[in-house]
Amino acid sequence: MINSLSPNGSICISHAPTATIKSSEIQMESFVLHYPLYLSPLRKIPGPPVNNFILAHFASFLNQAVGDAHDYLAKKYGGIARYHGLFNKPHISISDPKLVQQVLEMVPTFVQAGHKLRDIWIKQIGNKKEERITIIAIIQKITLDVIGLVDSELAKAYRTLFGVKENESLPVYEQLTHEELVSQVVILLAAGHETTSTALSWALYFLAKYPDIQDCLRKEVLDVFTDRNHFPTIDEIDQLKYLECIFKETLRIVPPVPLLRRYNLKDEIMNGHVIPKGTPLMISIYARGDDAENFNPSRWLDPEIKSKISNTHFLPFSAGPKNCLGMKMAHFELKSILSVIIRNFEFRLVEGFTFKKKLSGFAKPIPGIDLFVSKVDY
Ligand code: HEM
Repeated sequence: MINSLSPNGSICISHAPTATIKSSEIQMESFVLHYPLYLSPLRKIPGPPVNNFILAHFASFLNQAVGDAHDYLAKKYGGIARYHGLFNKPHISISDPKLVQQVLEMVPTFVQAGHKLRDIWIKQIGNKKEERITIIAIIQKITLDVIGLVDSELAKAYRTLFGVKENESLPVYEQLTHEELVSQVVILLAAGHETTSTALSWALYFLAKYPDIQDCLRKEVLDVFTDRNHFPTIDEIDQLKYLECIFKETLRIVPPVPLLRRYNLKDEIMNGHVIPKGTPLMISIYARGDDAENFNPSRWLDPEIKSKISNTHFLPFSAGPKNCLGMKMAHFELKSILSVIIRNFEFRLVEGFTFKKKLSGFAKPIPGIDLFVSKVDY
């Protein structure tokens, strides 16, 4: 077994008679240690030479503070640099802002989903001028797909929170049962895709209902999306201020989760009334007020209105310690998909088509929303 180093850094094998070491074992160890330097595709990325196969760069600059070590790599080797950790394992240090975005951003996943939806509708429309499409069915599949695509991250987070080993290491009375673990996954799936598909469907409905607003949004998007295959970055999505207004206005008028429920853990006095412990306390977050039903995205640009908005006035993601965990994801998912879709299609109401808002659970349109969809040919 490999367990020590000779003074010159080469590998010594000890504590085992030479005769008992299989040559395949030596070959394997040699392969593991040499692969990163001579065969791995990462070997071409610039980085400092390795002089010690076991400690690798822990024998040199990795002994410094983390910030200093990575600063050294960035200055000497640029925005992407290779270094080696224990047992010669290659690591990549990333400091190029574009690459940082590529690693940390979920936006490409959402844009990809937008492109997928676009391709499906382009196929459906074919050579026709326009096509009547029931939009929510496919949008639901796309948002479920997104959960699947970001699943690796979610799954990691999930495993960290509820991982079987971690769960098993807890005292029995604190462990989650198998059913509880399964229900957490179901909550995550439902919370993560029913909400976004509902919001996206309502946004398209409002844009079809108000063609001027739709044109205005498309004009803003076209300034950034130079061609139909444009793959926007997070900064470009952030730049679209009218899109942000449409996102907020849709959630204001039709919050996908319209009712919040809490139970008081002890008797409370509210406005002079005694509320016994355990009473269901329901908070409706539907918009209220004179102008509440009007779809007017520009209101979000009014500085006076903006200054009055607080967590208790605009609650589509709730507030407090149990608020929505996926708020940021939903924000970029909706805006990415909507920008791709509005860049590529025009939407028009189907005269005489009616639907209802579901009264309980998620505020879905029932039986769905049919719209006329046509391609944007520029
Ligand atoms: C437009 C999209 C979305 C809206 C409007 C929304 C809204 C909400 C609301 C109102 C709550 C309830 C909080 C409370 O009871 O106080 C909630 C909880 C939650 N949301 Fe979202 N959400 C959205 C998207 C997402 C996404 C994309 C994910 C994750 C991928 C997600 C994950 C969760 C989770 C895990 C909870 C906590 C559930 C629980 O503790 O029971 N949500 N969301």
